[in-house]
Amino acid sequence: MSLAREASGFEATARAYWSQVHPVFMLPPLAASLFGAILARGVDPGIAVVHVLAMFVAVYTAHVKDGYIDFHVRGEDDDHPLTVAGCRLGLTASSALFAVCCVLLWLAVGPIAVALTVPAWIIAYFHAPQLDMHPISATMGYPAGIALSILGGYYVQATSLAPVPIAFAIVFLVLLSGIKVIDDTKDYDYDRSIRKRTVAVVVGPARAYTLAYGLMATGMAIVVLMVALGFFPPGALLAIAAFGLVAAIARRGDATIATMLLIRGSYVFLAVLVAAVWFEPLEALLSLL
Ligand SMILES: CC(C)=CCC/C(C)=C/CC/C(C)=C/COP(=O)(O)OP(=O)(O)O
Repeated sequence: MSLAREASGFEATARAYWSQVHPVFMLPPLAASLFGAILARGVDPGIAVVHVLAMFVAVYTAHVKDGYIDFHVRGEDDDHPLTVAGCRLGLTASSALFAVCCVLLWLAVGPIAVALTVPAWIIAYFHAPQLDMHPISATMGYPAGIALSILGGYYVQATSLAPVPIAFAIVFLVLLSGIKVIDDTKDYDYDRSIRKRTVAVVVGPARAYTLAYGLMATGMAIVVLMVALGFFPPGALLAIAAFGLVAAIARRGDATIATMLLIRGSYVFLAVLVAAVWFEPLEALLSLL
């Protein structure tokens, strides 16, 4: 039974499975889980690793299933490195590993930790062919996974939830939904030709752009509100400044350049938020005055 389409043998098979690791999409959920842990303070490294691994295999599951459906079932993609059997084995292995992580989280933390972790796999597994058929679930699936990574990463450390991680989860849900709308605008012609109902296909590229930047601005407004209410550290405003600068430049580019810039801008946004929560730089500065 061949698992890789191009060639057989251990090395070719390993390369085919490795090709389903997409760092641009897989690093953010891992960073989001760790961000949740940082928000909880007092990090247990073992539990953090189990939750990060669960998020990694959830996104891996999504990519293998999406590739399988798009190439082997729908015939939309030109190529895919895994055979049908290879996809099924990959899905079984990644889902089994996810289940092991859930058992460990149940034993180490409890059932609520699992209840906050399992939806990530559900969103991932059912992304294709179910959730990617509707503009809202196609847009919000990945951002919802990131939001769950923050909440789960926090919960497994703190064994409770609090307004701060919930607010950060909402900020990333809204912000990343905006970026995904721009990302889908880039594939407007192709998606329309295969009747894929992304937001851009449903409302048209111009309105999709307006909606996308509106969502990003809403995400930033929530951060300002949370700083004003004293829930987020004032340094979070620096994250808005950094992302706002990137978004302003992205607005001038086409959808491909804008997506590339905005994804990187969201990394910078997260990095500055981590620094703001961890070091509280503005508080340190103000205390010197
Ligand atoms: C933990 C976590 C973050 C979970 C979320 C998992 C999730 C829903 C990932 C989606 C990844 C994926 C296959 C994107 C392709 O989207 P597409 O259908 O727009 O792209 P396509 O045109 O290549 O099929």
